[in-house]
Amino acid sequence: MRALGIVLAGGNNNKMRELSHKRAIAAMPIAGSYRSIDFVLSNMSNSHVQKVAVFTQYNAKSLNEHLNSSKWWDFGRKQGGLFVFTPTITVDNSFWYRGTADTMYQNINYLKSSHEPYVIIASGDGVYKLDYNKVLEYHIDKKADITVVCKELDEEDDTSRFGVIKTDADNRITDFEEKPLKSADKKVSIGVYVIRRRLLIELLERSAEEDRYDFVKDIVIRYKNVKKIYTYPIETYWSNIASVEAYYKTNMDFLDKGVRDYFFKQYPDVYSKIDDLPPAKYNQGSLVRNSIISSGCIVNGRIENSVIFKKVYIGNNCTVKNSIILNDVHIGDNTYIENCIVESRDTIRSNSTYVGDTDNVKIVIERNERYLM
Ligand SMILES: Nc1ncnc2c1ncn2[C@@H]1O[C@H](COP(=O)(O)OP(=O)(O)O[C@H]2O[C@H](CO)[C@@H](O)[C@H](O)[C@H]2O)[C@@H](O)[C@H]1O
Repeated sequence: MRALGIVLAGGNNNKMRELSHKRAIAAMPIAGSYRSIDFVLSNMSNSHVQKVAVFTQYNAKSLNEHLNSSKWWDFGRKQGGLFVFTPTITVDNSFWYRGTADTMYQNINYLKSSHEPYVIIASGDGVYKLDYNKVLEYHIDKKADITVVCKELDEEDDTSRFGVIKTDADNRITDFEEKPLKSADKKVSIGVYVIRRRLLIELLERSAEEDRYDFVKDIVIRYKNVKKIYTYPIETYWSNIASVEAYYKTNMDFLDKGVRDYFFKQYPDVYSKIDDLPPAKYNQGSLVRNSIISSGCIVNGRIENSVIFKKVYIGNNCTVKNSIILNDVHIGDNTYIENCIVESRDTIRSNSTYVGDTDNVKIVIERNERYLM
């Protein structure tokens, strides 16, 4: 195989608020039965990248559980596989990962002992489909040193969470500003890079010698006028889920037929870890409109424009509207929930009301003891 995959999945940020207390962002549940990291791993698998390293750090317990077998994404080949690296303190190194470049530098032996000529670096918090082979072919055609995949956002979209890029007519990067507070330019990096393995090793070693730890600031931006850094533009669906608003919107996007069909009807498929769960059950009196209801759910009340994850119980005379209910939640009778994200494994007492705003979604975290249904 021509390329090795690296998935950066160890980051944390305060834009996820309490949702990141329980899990890494890459392990955030998406569209009823997926985790965010499933999208990048499916892209790797569908692009025939057979050897993939996932670098985890922050709050990795549920992410590691999710990555318990390479078979879910079909990486279990003799010549490849899924490798999960968490930071380790050794005699030579007493630090956690200090940034994305440092993460790769601390695992440089893995890069050095691999044979693939190219590396595809991607993050675990993007929801998109992409054939990385096409990016690799483009990278080779352009004789690029680094290729950055980018997308033109809409006029009204906020770019402050992203790297904003300017290019010349040939798509070569002329300017790259990381997370500007305001920008008139809308071309942003989606955080996917292609680079020759030997060049990556050289740049990581040089950065480490200079105590520089961030791949974007200390490599892509620092070398933008010295190395040939190109963009590969995409026009298809892409969303980075790493803020509460983006997470909510991404899940709601899956209620749209076009988005749903794009991910789940059109080739290639998106893969995930399979749970053995019974089908959802709708009891007498339940009413469901435009919603995703996952396996193992039992519905008694009304659900509208919502995404309900696995093993959720919705009591009698409840209303759940424009909301996301994460897995294993028990909602007691006569409860009203609108514009909310209910944290997993929660128990909502009967007769409760939770209402958020469309542009300020409420995160519901109760720690009530589970009472008998
Ligand atoms: N110590 C660590 N160990 C392992 N993994 C770690 C890590 N620190 C961060 N990561 C992971 O690496 C990826 C990049 O994280 P960063 O925090 O560096 O940038 P961010 O995702 O905000 O923006 C980036 O992605 C957006 C697109 O989403 C671009 O626009 C922007 O230019 C780019 O910097 C994320 O998936 C994160 O989880």
